[in-house]
Amino acid sequence: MPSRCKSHPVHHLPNKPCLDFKSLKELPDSFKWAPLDGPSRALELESESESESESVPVVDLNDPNAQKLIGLACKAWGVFQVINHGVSKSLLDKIEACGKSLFALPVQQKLKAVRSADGVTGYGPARISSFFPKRMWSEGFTIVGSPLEHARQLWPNDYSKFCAIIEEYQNEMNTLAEKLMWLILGSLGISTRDVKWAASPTGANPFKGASGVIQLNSYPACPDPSRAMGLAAHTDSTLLTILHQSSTSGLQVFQEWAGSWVMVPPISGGLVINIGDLLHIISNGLYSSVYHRAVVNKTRHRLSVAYLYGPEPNVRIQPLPKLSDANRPPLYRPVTWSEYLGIKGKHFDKTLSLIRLNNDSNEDNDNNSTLINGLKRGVDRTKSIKVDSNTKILAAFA
Ligand SMILES: O=C(O)CCC(=O)C(=O)O
Ligand SMILES: [Fe+2]
Repeated sequence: MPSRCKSHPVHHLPNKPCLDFKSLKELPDSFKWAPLDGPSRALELESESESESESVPVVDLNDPNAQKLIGLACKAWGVFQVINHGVSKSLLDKIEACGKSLFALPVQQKLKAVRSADGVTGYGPARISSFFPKRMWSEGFTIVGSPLEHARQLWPNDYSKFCAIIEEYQNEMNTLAEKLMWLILGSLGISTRDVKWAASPTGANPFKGASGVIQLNSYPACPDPSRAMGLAAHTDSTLLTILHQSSTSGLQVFQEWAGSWVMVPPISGGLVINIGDLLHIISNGLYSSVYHRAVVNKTRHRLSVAYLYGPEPNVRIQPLPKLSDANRPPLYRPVTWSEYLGIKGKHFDKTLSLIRLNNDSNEDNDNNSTLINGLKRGVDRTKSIKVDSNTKILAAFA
C-alpha cells in the first residue's frame, strides 16, 4: 500500500487500500453490493435502448418554448437534458480528454494530488463513499477555483494546458448555469426582481457570487457490473448541476411516479441538468432535487464531468416569498450553502427534512421526495430504493 494512502484514513478506510482498478480481474467482496434494481448496468451495446420506460426530456435551448418545457421537466423529473446550450462540442471533447489523461496516470502519480483528509480538492474515491459499507467502482478529482497546485503535482512539466482548459470550462459552465437558473426560475414566474441576493444592480452578473465546483468522475470497466456501484444514489447539494457524460451510458435517475430507475442516455454534445437541493428549497418544493446514481459497464470505461453550481456561500437561501402563501406556507427555514453542506455532511439524506418547517399543512404541498417524506406518503420510489439494501440516499458534497 502506498504510504500516502495510509496517511488518509478518512478516504481510505482500514483494509481499503488505494487501488489500480485495471489490475482487478474479479470484483472483490468489498465492492459487492446487493444486486441492483432497475437497469442495473450500463448497456453493453450503446444501440440498445430502454424502450419500455419513459425518457428524461431533452430541451433545445433555441426553442422559443424552452422555458415552458424546462418547467414541465423540472416539475415531472427534476432533471432534463439540453442541446444548443452554447457550449462548444470541442470544449466538451477537450475536458473529456483532460479527464481521461488524468485518470490514465499511474496510481502513484495520481496519489501525488490526493484529496487531504479534511480537504475538498484533489484525487480520491467518490466523496460520499466513506458513508457506505461497500466501496464504489469509481475514482474522482475535485476542482475548486484554480487547479494549478494539483496540476503541477500530476504533470510537473506540462500542467498549463490542463489549467487553461479547466478555466475555459469553468467560465462557460458558469455562463450556462446562470442562464439555466433564470430559465428555471422564469418557469415559476420568478424574475430578477424577486431574487435580490442574486441580482446585481446593473443586472450584468445575475447570481452574484455564485460559483461552481468541477467534479471529474471515472468509472473503469468492471468485471461484474451487476454487483458493483459506480456512484451510489444521492441528490446534489447544489442549486443545479450540469453534467457532461462521455458516450458510455451509466447515469440513472429515479422516476418518482413509476418508482423505478431510468437510464439517461448520452447525447453527443448534450448536457444533463439536475435540480439540486438548494433549488428545491427556493422553489418551496415545487421542483424536487433528483435522486441519481451511476452504474458501471463490463467493457467500457466511462467518464463524467459534473459542474456543481451553488450560490455565494453565506447568502440566505429560503423559499421565495412569491412561491409561498397562506395555502402553501414556506416549507423550509432559511439556510446558507455553508450551513447546508455542514448538516449534509453529518445527516446525509435527512438534511432537507431537518431544515423543514414543522407545519402539518406543508406535507401535502411538497412535490418532494426526501426518503423520509416518501416513506410517510408511501411513495413507491422509496420501495424501489430500499430494494437495493446497501444503498443510502446521500448527498454529493459540492
Ligand atoms: O457520473 C455520473 O453520471 C453522475 C455524477 C454525479 O452524480 C456527481 O458527480 O454528483
Ligand atoms: Fe450527483
